This record gives sequence, C-alpha cells and structure tokens, in this order.
Amino acid sequence: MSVLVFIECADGKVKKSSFEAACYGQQVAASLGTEIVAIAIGEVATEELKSLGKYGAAKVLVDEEPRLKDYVSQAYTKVVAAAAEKENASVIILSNTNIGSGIGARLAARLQACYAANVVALPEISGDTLKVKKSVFSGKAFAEENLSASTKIIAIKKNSIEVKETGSGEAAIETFTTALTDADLNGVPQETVRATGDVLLTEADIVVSGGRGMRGPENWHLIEDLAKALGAATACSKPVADVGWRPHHEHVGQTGITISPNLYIAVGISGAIQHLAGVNSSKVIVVINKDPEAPFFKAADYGIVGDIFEVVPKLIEEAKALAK
Ligand SMILES: Cc1cc2nc3c(=O)[nH]c(=O)nc-3n(C[C@H](O)[C@H](O)[C@H](O)COP(=O)(O)OP(=O)(O)OC[C@H]3O[C@@H](n4cnc5c(N)ncnc54)[C@H](O)[C@@H]3O)c2cc1C
Repeated sequence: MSVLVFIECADGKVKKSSFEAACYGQQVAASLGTEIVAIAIGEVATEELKSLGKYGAAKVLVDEEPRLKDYVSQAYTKVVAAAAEKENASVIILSNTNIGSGIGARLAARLQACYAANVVALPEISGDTLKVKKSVFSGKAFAEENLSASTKIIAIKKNSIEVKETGSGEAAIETFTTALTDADLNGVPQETVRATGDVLLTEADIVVSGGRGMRGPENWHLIEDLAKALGAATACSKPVADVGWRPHHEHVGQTGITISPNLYIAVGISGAIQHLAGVNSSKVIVVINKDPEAPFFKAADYGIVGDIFEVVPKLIEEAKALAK
C-alpha cells in the first residue's frame, strides 16, 4: 500500500501546487504508516524531481514519453492509473488545477475509486475511511465527505496546505513507461501559446487585479507597474475583459479563472459575488476603492479608501524602494 502523488510540471519545473500535494500526501502517508511515491510526466529537470525527497517522496516515477510533453487527458490518466496499480496505491493525491481535476474524474471512473475535489484540509482517518473537508458553492461553504472505496482520490485546493520541508533526502528517480494506443493520444496539442506574461496567473503568489474603476486600458500601466515591482501576475474583473481592455484569460471569478494567491490586490473592483467566487480563497486580500461602501471591503483583510490614481503610484514607489 502507498500514497501516490501526481506531480504537475511546467517549463521543466515542478509547480508549486504539486509541492503542496506532496506535503499533503506525506502527512496522509505518515498517518497511514506508509510512504509516498510521486509520478511525473514529460520533461522535468532531474534536480527538481530529486528535490521532492525533501517533501517526503521516497521515489519519483517519470514517464518521459515525448508525445506527453503537453497535457493529454486520456493518456495522462492512463499513466497515473498504471503507476497507481504498480505501487498498489490506496490514496492518490492531485492538485485541484485544470489538469488535476481532468485526470481525477477520469481516474475515478477507471479505478472505480471515490473522488473528492477542492479539498482544503488533511483528512480524519478512521479505519479504511478518510473524512475530507472540501470547499463547495464557489468557496461560500464547506462540505465533509467520507471516502470509503478501496482507492481514494483527493484533489487539493491551491494554498490549503503549507509547503514544508520534512527531510533532507533526495528522491530516487525511476523511469516509467506505459503502453499507449492511438486512441489514448487522439487529442495531442499541436502548439501551446503562453497566455500570461512573466508570472503564470494560476501559480502566482501575488496577483494585482484591476476593475472598471481603472477607467480604461490606457491606465493599465499602473496595474502592470505595481505587479512588476511585486513580482506579481496581473488579472482583471469580467467587464474589463468583456470590453476588451484586457484579454479574457486574465478574467477571474465565477465565469473566469479561480485563483488562491497568498496576496490578492484588487484595484477599482466593486467585489460582486461572481468576482469573489474566483478569489475569496486568497490568503490575504487588499482592496483599493474610493467608495467606502464597496462590498469588497467586507471580504478584505486590508482596505484603502482612496483614489486609484493617487494611491497606486505611491504603492509602486514603495514597492520599488523595498525591492532595492
Ligand atoms: C452570471 C454572471 C457571471 C459573472 N461572472 C463574473 C466573473 O467571473 N468575474 C467578475 O469579475 N465578474 C463577473 N460577473 C460580473 C459581476 O457581477 C460584476 O458586474 C463585476 O464583477 C463588476 O466589475 P468591476 O468591479 O470591475 O466594476 P464595477 O462594479 O463597475 O466596480 C468598479 C469599482 O471601482 C471603484 N472605483 C471607480 N473609480 C475609482 C477610482 N478612481 N479609485 C478607486 N476606486 C474607484 C468603484 O467605487 C467601484 O466599486 C458576472 C455576472 C454574472 C451575472
């Protein structure tokens, strides 16, 4: 019996959300008296994979099949299922990303497993049952669910688990191959064009986001300059993307991307529930709005009541000074 953790990679590196999944897996494995094995797919730097040893992975299986350089749902599912069978995994941990949730649902069907997505805390373990807490209704409530099938799949919501090194060892790397058919590979991406700039929005620790209060795209340099000074990604509210001030892939909320950065700075955004649905699991929320009655202040950890065009240039100056 083991706990298998699926590791997502981008640009040859392990994504932060996968370190979170490894830490979660390590703690579950410790409670079950077993160890974690990780599975990574595609080209990933060996040092990155070895570093998973610091987060409890004794071994990392790597499938470097060139056709799996980019995510292919059926094929990735088959590889993870084969790794789970090889390692006799009773618990499989994924990150609750687009890729993780795509694989999770397919895996559950393939392995006759139970699957809990959006999990926000370590499970309570009672015999063969894992009780998990998950975020539901776009982050407005929590649900507890008992997972009792012999194979359990858990997808961790980003930023729910602190990434902590638990050891100094290096994980052993083992090449892993899975026999794939043409049918497994009938949806291979031909080209991937990076949507965001320097910092990937879904992986960013800090996000600076602008709303209709920015008045127009000609003022977006304020959002970009603040983001640059903080090493942050940029985002926006839906109407901003709808009118074409910003591209749609930056739109966060119920109908856009869901993010959970450590710091979310909302500039000139009112805080409608549809917007909050995509950002309310951020660790710290800072709101800048000239209207003290703006609903976003109720969800904020820190609020600045003031005019964007006075407040943000000062913040940029301060952030630049701190970075020196
Ligand atoms: C089905 C459905 C799905 C939706 N999905 C989403 C979604 O995914 N994401 C999303 O964002 N929205 C979504 N919406 C839209 C949502 O309801 C709001 O209309 C939207 O979030 C408002 O965007 P905003 O805050 O940028 O604009 P506004 O509501 O117009 O707010 C602008 C804010 O800027 C402030 N402001 C103006 N000038 C200044 C200044 N100079 N200095 C400081 N503050 C200033 C104002 O006080 C105001 O609070 C959805 C709506 C529906 C019906």
